[in-house]
Amino acid sequence: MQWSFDIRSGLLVGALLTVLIGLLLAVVARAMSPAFRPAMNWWVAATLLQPTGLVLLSQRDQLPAWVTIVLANAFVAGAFAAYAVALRRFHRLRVPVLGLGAALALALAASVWFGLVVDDLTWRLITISAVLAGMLGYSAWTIYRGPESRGLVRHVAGGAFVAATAIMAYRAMALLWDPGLITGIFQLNHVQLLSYGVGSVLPVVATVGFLLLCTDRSQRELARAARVDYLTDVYNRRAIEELGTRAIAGARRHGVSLAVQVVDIDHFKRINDELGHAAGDLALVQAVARIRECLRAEDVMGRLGGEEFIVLMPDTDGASAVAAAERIRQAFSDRPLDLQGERRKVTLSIGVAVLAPADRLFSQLLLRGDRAMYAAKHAGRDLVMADAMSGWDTTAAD
Ligand SMILES: Nc1nc2c(ncn2[C@@H]2O[C@H](COP(=O)(O)OP(=O)(O)OP(=O)(O)O)[C@@H](O)[C@H]2O)c(=O)[nH]1
Repeated sequence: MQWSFDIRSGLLVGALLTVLIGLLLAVVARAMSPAFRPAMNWWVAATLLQPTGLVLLSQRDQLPAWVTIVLANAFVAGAFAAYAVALRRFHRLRVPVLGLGAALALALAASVWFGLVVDDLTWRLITISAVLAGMLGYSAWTIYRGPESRGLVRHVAGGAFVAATAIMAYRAMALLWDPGLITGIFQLNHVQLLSYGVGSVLPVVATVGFLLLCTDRSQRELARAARVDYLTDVYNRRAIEELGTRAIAGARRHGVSLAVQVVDIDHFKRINDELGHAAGDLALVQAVARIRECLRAEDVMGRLGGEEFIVLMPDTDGASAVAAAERIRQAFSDRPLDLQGERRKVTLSIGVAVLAPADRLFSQLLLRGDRAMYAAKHAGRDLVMADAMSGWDTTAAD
């Protein structure tokens, strides 16, 4: 069977597909979180630059050399730089402006020198392929070494960049090995077929892969937002109830105790009233940080609502939980919070409860912790009180 492939048509079809997928990405970007916009804009720019370069390249013999060689290569190299910038921004990594600028300048210099000055197709292809391989490889490296390089979806974009890097590197090496391999830009051989046939489909695969990366991250962020309090970054009530139920099952299975602390900031309304809501928010964030400093790594903290927090303390008996609560209370009594330059003493009322044999539901344990906390409020605040079933009556401070 006789195979045939027209390079010019391949370039045009690849260009059209890339533009279409780029437009699709631009439409989807509007529905995505604004946090993705900068990365998506760079990607969309790349999917417009690359096809423009390919179309110009396909016009060799029709348009002047500076357009079909210099401009075409500048567009393609610019597109590869834009993919790299998009991926760096997506991963919230520094964009190496100097490095990418140097790669672009090198591609441009090579196309001017070997295209217009000495007209050497072999060396033009070798140098430009090597530079492009470097840029594509950098994108692949960013995908696989980025802080979020997890999950299967990264292999779609990652695989496309690895394949494109390999093709470009192979073209440079094949030409070094056999300088007479490509004598005309539309000549058909396996290297040309790989570069222009497979190479023009890869942007489409990479763009689908990038879209998958974005949707994957946005799904993870949504799942996290459903479980974490947006202000203080501790678990929200729904998540803590689920974790509490699991902690009870774990404590029962391993025959160990489980304690909870219900922590409430005293007279919190006054902070809002006197210093404003923003200072109130800051007080909540700082209070959480200070409570966390007093806890062990395995303790789990959540926000029940307003200025009320809960700490789940696995494998902890009443005495230890009360001692820990006392440390937390003291940490606030000893040191005021610094609210936008305003030093403000804040005190806590803390209720402690320990899992009792009669507790079937987490809500029962929570209710006893809550009652102990309200008992501390009624007894004058800035106090730790334990639920009677926890084996401790009250521990008053000061
Ligand atoms: N700034 C800020 N305020 C909040 C937030 N959630 C709840 N509040 C405020 O917290 C205050 C809680 O007031 P109260 O329930 O009267 O309790 P309190 O003033 O701490 O008094 P006691 O608990 O009895 O010591 C209310 O004014 C709420 O508006 C929040 O996310 N940010």
